[in-house]
Amino acid sequence: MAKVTIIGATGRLGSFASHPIAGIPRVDEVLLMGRPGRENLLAGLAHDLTDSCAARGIWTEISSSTREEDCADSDIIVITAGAPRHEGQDRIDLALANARIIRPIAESVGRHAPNAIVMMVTNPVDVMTAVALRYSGMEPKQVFGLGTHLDSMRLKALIADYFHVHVSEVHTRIIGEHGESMVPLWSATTIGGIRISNLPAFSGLPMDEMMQRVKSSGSFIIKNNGATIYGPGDAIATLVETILGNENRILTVSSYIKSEVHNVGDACIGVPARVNRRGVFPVPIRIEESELDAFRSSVGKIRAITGEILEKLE
Ligand SMILES: NC(=O)c1ccc[n+]([C@@H]2O[C@H](COP(=O)([O-])OP(=O)(O)OC[C@H]3O[C@@H](n4cnc5c(N)ncnc54)[C@H](O)[C@@H]3O)[C@@H](O)[C@H]2O)c1
Ligand SMILES: O=C(O)C[C@H](O)C(=O)O
Repeated sequence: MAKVTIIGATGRLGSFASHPIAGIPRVDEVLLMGRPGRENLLAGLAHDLTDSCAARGIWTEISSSTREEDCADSDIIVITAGAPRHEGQDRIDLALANARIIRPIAESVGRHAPNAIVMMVTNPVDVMTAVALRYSGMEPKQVFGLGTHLDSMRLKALIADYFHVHVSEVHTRIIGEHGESMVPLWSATTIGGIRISNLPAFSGLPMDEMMQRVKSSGSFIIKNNGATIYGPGDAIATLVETILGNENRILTVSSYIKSEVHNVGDACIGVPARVNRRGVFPVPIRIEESELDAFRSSVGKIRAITGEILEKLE
């Protein structure tokens, strides 16, 4: 059984994510953490979530705290603390302000829960994953970000709709930045195990429109509904379940790569990784030349921004 801590639990995403996480059978304890001064908010949330567990007929212990040391003994720590973007902003615009929030959180997690697996969600997620890795002092396999997993799921749904097939028949992947420079791997996209380029409807596939839709999903939802909650919340829960179930699924998360993709690396970026109870393990892959050029440029962008941010934090 496992303890999952959510840091940033009073926020819109943190509070929603706690709901599916509390329902995962291998989770027996959920700790909702927030900043000092938020005790009442956290207590109210914990009470409500306890009621929800009762209504679902499950027994998960829900607690709340503003004391950093209480994250000790966590198996997984999900970090959603930090500012979200507003209409018109790019995720990268949040980098320095959120890095200043993530640094002390990462230091504290490294001190109190050095054996946990840390899932970074705060944006810009690739840069924040690098900040958490640096300041927690933990190993790369222990610290990863939600990365392009959500983008990959968004694309998967669009492809399933276009080909009129069940979403579980579609395998696709977006790698690179969780942001403008993300790279769809059309060469690795299959339906029922068949490469989509071998299917008759492929010739009409509106790839550019689909990618535009994926890239603008976050801003569309924020503009119309204030925040993205259900998509990322359930994506977070899927990852928690994958880790605790030691499932070895290949999911596209932000992990530190040295040179696993055609010798491109030295950044935390969205890549296919094997996810299990010990953490995340990037899978060395070969991709097509045009995809590689785009990935190289995405990695270059994130590496440069990460370098600037880490320098400013020193
Ligand atoms: N990677 C993804 O796919 C993805 C998806 C959705 C949201 N996000 C990101 O998650 C983050 C949270 O989004 P949200 O919609 O829940 O925002 P929110 O404003 O509703 O919540 C932010 C949370 O951060 C906490 N916080 C703010 N400043 C803090 C500080 N200085 N120290 C400690 N905690 C602090 C707040 O108390 C609150 O709990 C944002 O950065 C957002 O961009 C990422
Ligand atoms: O778009 C955002 O700012 C939130 C998140 O990264 C998302 O893609 O839903």
